[in-house]
Amino acid sequence: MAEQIITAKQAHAFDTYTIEHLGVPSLVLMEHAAMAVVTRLRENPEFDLQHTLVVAGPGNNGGDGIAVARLLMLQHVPVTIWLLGNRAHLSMQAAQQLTIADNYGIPIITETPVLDRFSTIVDAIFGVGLTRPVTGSFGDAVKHINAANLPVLAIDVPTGIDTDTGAILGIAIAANETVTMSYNKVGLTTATGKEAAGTVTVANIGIYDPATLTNN
Ligand SMILES: NC(=O)C1=CN([C@@H]2O[C@H](COP(=O)(O)OP(=O)(O)OC[C@H]3O[C@@H](n4cnc5c(N)ncnc54)[C@H](O)[C@@H]3O)[C@@H](O)[C@H]2O)[C@@H](O)CC1
Ligand SMILES: [K+]
Repeated sequence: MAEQIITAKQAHAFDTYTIEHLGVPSLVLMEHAAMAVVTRLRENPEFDLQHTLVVAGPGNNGGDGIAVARLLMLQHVPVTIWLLGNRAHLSMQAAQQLTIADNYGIPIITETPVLDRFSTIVDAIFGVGLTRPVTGSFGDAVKHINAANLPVLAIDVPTGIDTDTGAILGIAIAANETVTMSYNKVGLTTATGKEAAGTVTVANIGIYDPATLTNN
């Protein structure tokens, strides 16, 4: 069967279906997403895990990234979280992940760091929830990351890439690999999206298109 490639709207609809109808808690999906990312960080030799910087945005993409930081820390892999945006405006799951990370004592910074002390960057700024051009402090962070020339793993969609068209909305992360959740995304198959994404790995984290479930 041909690979199913989906839009942002479908990604949200399938997430909602999996959470509300299949009953898989959102945080469980997030944990699976984070585990898939850690697996690729360890498998892909481009990623040097001497000191990983997870750059987290305010939504669930950021939540995935914060969970990645926790899993790395539990594996004794040095990791720091760079939190972008206002802490008071995090999604519920991102806020929960941040509280847990804080409780584990994972370093969380909010100021722009010097990047030469890091060896790999995880882009968890925006995923399929990107709705407008990346500007302001988010745009500055993307510029700073791209200028560092470090290996980057993007979670779900590289920040700044339109999930549906692959167009760059303002500025986009240039990743070595993108681990995208459950289904490939249309935007990652177009020229600009492909270039920003690097190698695309589809991780099956249990999110389902209801049309593909035969026993339901
Ligand atoms: N539990 C879940 O629902 C799951 C979520 N997942 C992850 O969650 C992501 C989707 O999460 P969200 O829907 O929260 O979306 P995002 O985390 O992509 O971003 C949404 C947030 O960013 C803001 N935003 C959008 N564009 C902006 C811009 N240009 N400048 C400033 N703020 C901007 C929105 O207002 C919203 O607060 C996926 O890409 C995936 O990584 C996956 O882990 C699967 C499970
Ligand atoms: K991302």
